Amino acid sequence: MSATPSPRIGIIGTGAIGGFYGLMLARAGFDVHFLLRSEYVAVAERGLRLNSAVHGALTLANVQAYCNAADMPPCDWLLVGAKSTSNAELAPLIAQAAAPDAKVVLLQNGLAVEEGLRPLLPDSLHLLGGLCYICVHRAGPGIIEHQSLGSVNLAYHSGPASDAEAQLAIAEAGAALFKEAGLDSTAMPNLAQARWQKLVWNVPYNGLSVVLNAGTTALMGHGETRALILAIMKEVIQGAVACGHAIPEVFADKLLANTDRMPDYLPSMYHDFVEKRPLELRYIYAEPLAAAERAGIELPRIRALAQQLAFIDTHNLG
Ligand SMILES: NC(=O)C1=CN([C@@H]2O[C@H](COP(=O)(O)OP(=O)(O)OC[C@H]3O[C@@H](n4cnc5c(N)ncnc54)[C@H](OP(=O)(O)O)[C@@H]3O)[C@@H](O)[C@H]2O)C=CC1
Ligand SMILES: CC(C)(CO)C(=O)C(=O)O
Repeated sequence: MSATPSPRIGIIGTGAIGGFYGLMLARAGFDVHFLLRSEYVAVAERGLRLNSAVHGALTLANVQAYCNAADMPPCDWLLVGAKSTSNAELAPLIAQAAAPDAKVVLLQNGLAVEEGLRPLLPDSLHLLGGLCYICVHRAGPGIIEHQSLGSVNLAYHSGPASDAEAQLAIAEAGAALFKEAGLDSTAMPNLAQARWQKLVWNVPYNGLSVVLNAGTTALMGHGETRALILAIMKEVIQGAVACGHAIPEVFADKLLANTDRMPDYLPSMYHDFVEKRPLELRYIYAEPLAAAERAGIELPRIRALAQQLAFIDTHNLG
């Protein structure tokens, strides 16, 4: 009996998230191929370096690095680690790097990211969402700082697997890859539910870190801002519930307590603001607001935050 061949994994966008998960999978023995853009030369020459508060200092010396997706071998799993703002331009690259029945996993924050990308991908590809619970950022070309956490939850969105059992089996196969790399990973039955749940954290902290120019410790240490964070979290929960995804109100208190235990953290949107990159406003703000509106409710605090972020985004881009 022949052993099942190890799947080939492609990383589309090797930044903080793509670099972290790709490096961990490669160190676990998987055949991982990394698509890069601005950091291609640095990574091809010097490899990827991870400074992790959890796993220590790790290096991946001989990185299978590419600056052109057409040069990548056909990959069975494609992990998309680029920002959701570039998904339209990534679609043809994903199709180029994909094996015929590849599983494409969007490791991105927000709601309905898969709905945005799906029409741009071949029907033969499976599409999944991956919710990363982790604090990582880039500290230089090919250098990733990992402050805490690291789990990733996967759920099936669309593609050739039509029944719920087959879809869950694919999400479980994806979770098994991460587990083999020593990371917590769970297959979830409902992607929209999982995405709303993650937004309870990202909607307040990502946006407020930019508007108030502050990390989590300062935000949490200011009484009125802490109350605002809680109120925004509760609005996200109201939106989720209106859309049919039950999240208990105490979930917000639990997230506040978890954030108190985290090291001071600047969300990825803050780094985009500082680096003058487009902010992920469509999927973290506009899509949840639109979904809530369709379900008949208005979320005024989130709307006001999104309006301020839209102003900042417009003036921040060169
Ligand atoms: N950082 C975190 O802790 C967390 C992030 N997330 C989510 O994960 C996603 C990724 O975030 P993060 O890793 O922080 O982002 P980064 O900015 O660190 O990484 C994005 C990477 O994608 C690359 N990229 C973009 N477009 C292309 C392209 N056309 N071809 C090749 N590479 C490309 C960028 O390259 P270049 O340098 O050239 O721009 C960069 O290396 C986001 O949706 C974010 O919300 C979720 C949970 C936690
Ligand atoms: C901070 C954290 C861990 C919240 O879940 C995160 O995953 C993010 O920044 O998106």
